[in-house]
Amino acid sequence: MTAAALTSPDAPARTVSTVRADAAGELLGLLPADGALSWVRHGEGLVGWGEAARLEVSGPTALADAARWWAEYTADLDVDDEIGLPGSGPVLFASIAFDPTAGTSVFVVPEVVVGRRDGVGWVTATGAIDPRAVAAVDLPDEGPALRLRYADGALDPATWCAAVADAVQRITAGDLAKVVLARDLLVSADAPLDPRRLLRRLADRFPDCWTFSVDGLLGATPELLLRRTGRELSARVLAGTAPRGAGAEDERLAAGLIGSAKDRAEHELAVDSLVRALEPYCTRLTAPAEPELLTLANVRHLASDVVGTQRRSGSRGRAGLLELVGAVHPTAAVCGTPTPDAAALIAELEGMDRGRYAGPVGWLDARGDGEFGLALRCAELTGSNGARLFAGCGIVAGSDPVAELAETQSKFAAFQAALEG
Ligand SMILES: C=C(O[C@H]1C=CC=C(C(=O)O)[C@@H]1O)C(=O)O
Repeated sequence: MTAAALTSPDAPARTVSTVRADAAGELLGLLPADGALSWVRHGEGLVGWGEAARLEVSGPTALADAARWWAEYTADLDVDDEIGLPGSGPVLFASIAFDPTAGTSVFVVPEVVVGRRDGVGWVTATGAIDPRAVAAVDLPDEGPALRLRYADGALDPATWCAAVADAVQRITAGDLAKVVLARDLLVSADAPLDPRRLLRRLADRFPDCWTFSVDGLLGATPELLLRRTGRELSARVLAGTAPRGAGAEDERLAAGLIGSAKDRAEHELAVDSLVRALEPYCTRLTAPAEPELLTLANVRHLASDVVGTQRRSGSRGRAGLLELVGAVHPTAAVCGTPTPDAAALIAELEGMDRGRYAGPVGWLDARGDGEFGLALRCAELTGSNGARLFAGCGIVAGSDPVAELAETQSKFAAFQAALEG
């Protein structure tokens, strides 16, 4: 493992207890101000805090190293789990770099995890912490709205549009079929940003998205890269976006999206990339013939839910969730087609380091069950008062740079609304 740093307490707590706790309260309302970990949708999922262990890793074997580290860590634990559901017992939160070979991926084992699934609630605590003593935390009063100052990130809008135009030319010339180009937006506030408030606002506004937080990367993603429950695998692939409008205009935009040959081509490439990567691991894998519309507060997407069953035997049958995530990432929803050409064009044109934006984010447990989304509609907190927001768009032959810029603005609006309250 290159550039790896493993930290864990001098005497790691080796006892992990999960107890039933249906009345623990709203998951995001339990989080402390520091070290908030979350993966919540429709009020269910997992939140965590504290660090029983942590791994930061990068390099060509980053995900394999992390999988080995987690297997060794959990093999040593004394677990008492009265729930036995995906997400109960020991849990690892993860935020993986867009390019795990070059960027740093972060893995955190929380000291406390509170979970809810199909109405069943639980608390998992490590070491001497009493799982029955976990209680909701009162958020301090809101105070006045933050004053926010925005600044261009790596590229100003005109330069980014020129990069999109360049990408369209390369696609038209036949160099590649699709590339996803992203941009960043910097924000500084006149007072500290409270991640708990941001997470609650994101969850309120985007209940159909997964509200995530790992090591200062926060967002509400509509895209599920991969879920594993036993041998059952599922994913929600998104690509192809239209803005929302008012009244009849909104319906016109929805009809335009579902009927758009350009967006459907962009979507098909994303679905194909996932299916091609996952197929060798599956005995059965199905993707819908037609995408559906996913309607969010700020945008609408073309969406396809893909489901499969992992093989029972052979090396691919034994593959753990991190191996599967490594096999499917990056799909053409965040990189492009063919993948190596798109990745090279991103490096050439974007002019920024994506860090963990557009990388897999989520959790896994000691059984190998877990959920990973793509870290989209998100921001990385920078210091106490700042954040770096990210948004990207799939570029294909028919893409118009100005429309793509507007799409990034609609996507930034998800996090901006959480900042603005
Ligand atoms: C790369 C992003 O979105 C991807 C996911 C959904 C729709 C997309 C699109 O229509 O371009 C992108 O492929 C982003 O939000 O930063």
